[in-house]
Amino acid sequence: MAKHQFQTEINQLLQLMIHSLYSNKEIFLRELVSNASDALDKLNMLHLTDDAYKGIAFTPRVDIAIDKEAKTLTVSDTGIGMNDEDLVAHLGTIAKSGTKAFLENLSGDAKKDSQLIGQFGVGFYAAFMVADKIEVVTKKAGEEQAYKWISAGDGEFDIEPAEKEGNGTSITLFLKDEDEEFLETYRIENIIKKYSNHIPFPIFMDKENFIPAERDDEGNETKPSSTEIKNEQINKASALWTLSKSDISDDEYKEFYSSLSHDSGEPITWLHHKAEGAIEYTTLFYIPSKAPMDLYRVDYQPGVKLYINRVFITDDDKELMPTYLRFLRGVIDSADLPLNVSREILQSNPVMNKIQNASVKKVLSELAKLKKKDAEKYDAFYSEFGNVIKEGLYSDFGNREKILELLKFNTLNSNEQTDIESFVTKVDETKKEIYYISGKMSLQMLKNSPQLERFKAKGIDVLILNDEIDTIVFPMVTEYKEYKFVNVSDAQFEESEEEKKADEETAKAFESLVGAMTEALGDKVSKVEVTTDLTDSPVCLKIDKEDPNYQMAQMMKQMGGGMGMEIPDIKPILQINPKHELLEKLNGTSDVNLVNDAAFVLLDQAKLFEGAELDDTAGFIARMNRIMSKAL
Ligand SMILES: Nc1ncnc2c1ncn2[C@@H]1O[C@H](COP(=O)(O)OP(=O)(O)OP(=O)(O)O)[C@@H](O)[C@H]1O
Repeated sequence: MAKHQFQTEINQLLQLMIHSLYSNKEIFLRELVSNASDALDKLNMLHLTDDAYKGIAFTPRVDIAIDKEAKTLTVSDTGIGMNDEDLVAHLGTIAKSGTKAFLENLSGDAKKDSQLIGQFGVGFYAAFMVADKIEVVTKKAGEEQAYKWISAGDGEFDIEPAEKEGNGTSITLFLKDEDEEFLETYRIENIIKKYSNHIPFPIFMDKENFIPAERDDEGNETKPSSTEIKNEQINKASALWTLSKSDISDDEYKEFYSSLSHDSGEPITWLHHKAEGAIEYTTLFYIPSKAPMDLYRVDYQPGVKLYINRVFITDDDKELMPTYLRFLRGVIDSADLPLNVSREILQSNPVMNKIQNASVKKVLSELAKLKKKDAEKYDAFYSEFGNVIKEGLYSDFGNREKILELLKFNTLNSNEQTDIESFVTKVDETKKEIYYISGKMSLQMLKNSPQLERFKAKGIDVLILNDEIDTIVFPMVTEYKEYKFVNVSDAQFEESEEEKKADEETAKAFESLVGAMTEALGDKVSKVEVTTDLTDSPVCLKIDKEDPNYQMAQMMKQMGGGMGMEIPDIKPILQINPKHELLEKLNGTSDVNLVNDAAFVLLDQAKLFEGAELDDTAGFIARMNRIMSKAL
């Protein structure tokens, strides 16, 4: 017998289970049956596609056996099975990033953690909620030796050689005294019907049928009542997505979702679509109500399973759906793909590409419908996944317009969010420009940016994009229909001849102040210039897009961060507002030291407005204090 230690994370998970954080213990059975179904799926595929498995009989079934005396519940399958190495790898360590992310998120607060765990599938280990010992006897398809895995969930497990007829896995739970309810057939049957009715394989169980007493005409008992034990199939075993929509109740859709996603919450909505015509396929997609733990991890677990004519092919292919739709859970099934597809072939397979493209369009159009029809549900979806959808703006050029239409925008002139379709109804039809400002800071702070003052003065509305992802994707969005996206700092408004003349005169009047400030600031700025764009603020910063350093930095960012080279420092232009009292006064002073101090303080305040940090806080304070003492 070989003793093994569980990986630390598993011990953590087990502790959580055993202390019964789960309010919903019965889901352990869903997890075991779903593993059995996965094991049958895997063997089914190999059986059909790999010559080495052709000789193995495939009689897919799951059996549940109850032994009331021994207080055991056994779930067996005729699936792929495991050898000793698999047992150590799969029932001793956690490979899935989602599980790790889940464990990292635990707070130690039992109540919060139990809510977290409710959103999350914990797989096989859930069985330790109801069992104080588990025995797994398993034989891998195509191998001779069977193995037994035993653990009391106390940090270690044993593996020893065992005897077993046929391939597959048999998992026996030695139930805790307080969990004897799971020895009742009706209870088990109900749980199976609730969560596993639509796994595509039959589940059998011995059922006790009550046979009433037989009586003669006078009512005398001729044969006493009895119970008959019959082994019966207790689930429908019809892959849910193959049924027609009208035959599926909402509850059945939700239950299938929970068996597919292991999420104990309900989906926000689902889209079930059967395409008929040149290519036939069925898709059933769910939108979860909570983002999966690993949504923002590179090694996230994709949630869409591919079936070819009901034969499971993969649940681990990130290319099945674009990454910006990675929150979807569901199934794609088509009879028009070759069964023995390899992953590489799959990606370049024209049928698969058509299914993918059509599925993406379908999901986007269903989301658009939801947005129009059910604002509450759409808001729930958007607050969880809105930022993920935005990733599609740079990764899915073909659907950019549709993705833009799904987004909700804050705008300068309103406290309510709007969408792009209504926003463009208000833009100047002669210019057809959509102005936006982006920056990772609070909404209010961005709305207060000096860059927006000329828009405020003219009453022009602007999209306020204050999420981090906005600053990455929107510079790449150039248009929506016939409208152009224009960053506020690049917006240009026509001036009349008189206005131009007046501007020139003002610039002249400020020439010497501009010269003095430029000299004071030295290489902190690329230049100081007079602007007529500001109304309330004395100064603001502008980036010169023609600056070679700026262009270099953009190029390096696009190439993925500069590859070890230092990204060049971009010096901003400091714009000053000649109509502001402060600048007017500064223009009239002959106090060189004051101009010097004011130049730095003004530059720093412009930086603060941009949400940037000051390079020299002590210097800033010293200068402020000098200016204040002069004023007192
Ligand atoms: N009945 C079984 N037959 C064959 N392998 C199994 C069986 N049950 C579990 N396994 C193996 O053990 C692994 C771990 O199972 P576990 O339920 O913990 O996680 P999972 O099934 O990968 O994830 P999840 O349950 O969240 O989908 C499985 O991925 C599978 O490789």
